[in-house]
Amino acid sequence: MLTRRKNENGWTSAQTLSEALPFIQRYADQTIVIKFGGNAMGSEELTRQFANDVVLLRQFGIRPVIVHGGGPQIGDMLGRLNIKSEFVDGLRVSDIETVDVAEMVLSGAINKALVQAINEAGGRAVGLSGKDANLIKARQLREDLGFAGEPVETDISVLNTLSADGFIPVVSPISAGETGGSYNVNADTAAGVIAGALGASRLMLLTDIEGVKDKSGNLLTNLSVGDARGLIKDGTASGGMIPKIETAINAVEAGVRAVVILDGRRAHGLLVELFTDDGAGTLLR
Ligand SMILES: Nc1ncnc2c1ncn2[C@@H]1O[C@H](COP(=O)(O)OP(=O)(O)O)[C@@H](O)[C@H]1O
Ligand SMILES: CC(=O)N[C@@H](CCC(=O)OP(=O)(O)O)C(=O)O
Repeated sequence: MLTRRKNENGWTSAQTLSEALPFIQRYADQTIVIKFGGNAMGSEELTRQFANDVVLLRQFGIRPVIVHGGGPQIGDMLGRLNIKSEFVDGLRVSDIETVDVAEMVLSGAINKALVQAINEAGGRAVGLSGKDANLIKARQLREDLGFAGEPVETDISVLNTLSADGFIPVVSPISAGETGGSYNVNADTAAGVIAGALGASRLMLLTDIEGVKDKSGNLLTNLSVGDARGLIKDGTASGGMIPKIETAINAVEAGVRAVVILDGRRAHGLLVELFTDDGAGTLLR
């Protein structure tokens, strides 16, 4: 038999919901691009909670577009195949074998797992990669990085079509070369160009740290574009944080209203950031 609990939790939840109304109204019909990093998708439970939150956004009339990474998962597969891998300035040096493995892992297993998780949560997710409908064309970024690509052209019409019909696009960053082949585009970079082209109101970069930290390890809650450039220049931001901050700067300059770098390992960070007065992570605008 169903029992009805009598305690204060229900009332607190109802108050939280009620206080969310102005935020829900603010974001209705807006596009929000969410980058789900390979580290953030560390466990099945986290992925399940992420999928639930995304479906909730869609239910509120927001248009979420998901771009996923999978760096650690590519690393695992390369290890199993005895292929050595290294990063320069946060980007994977990608020879032909590496880009093949990256495509298999990102556009295959990870993309479909995320699509399935969102659909199991009640959404209608559609998986695609930068190659589908010419979403992203890429070229070589630097000779020493091989097939690590930089986006040169985007066509976001497929995303608009899917979002308008209530679907949730889930994008792998692997992109088509201008003259054929595949390029391994960093997932932050892909999310940034997509957010810029869509004129998204928010770009949320979910990662494995609370946000951007200063030299002493304190969380920086607000950054201007100028501050962000300074962090790269003086070495405060290193490794994977470099493409993340560069992405954030480019997105703001392309017209995205704000970029948030937040912890994907903590459940419901997206909801805290969007629907409460308490921001999560670092806001850059
Ligand atoms: N100033 C900084 N603030 C926060 N993290 C930083 C900073 N500089 C470097 N990092 C590193 O960047 C990492 C996030 O980048 P990355 O590992 O590529 O994440 P993801 O896989 O989510 O894209 C953090 O875990 C941290 O080790
Ligand atoms: C060129 C480059 O570095 N590509 C990345 C693509 C995946 C990615 O960005 O995943 P995360 O967001 O989980 O780090 C890579 O090969 O790891």
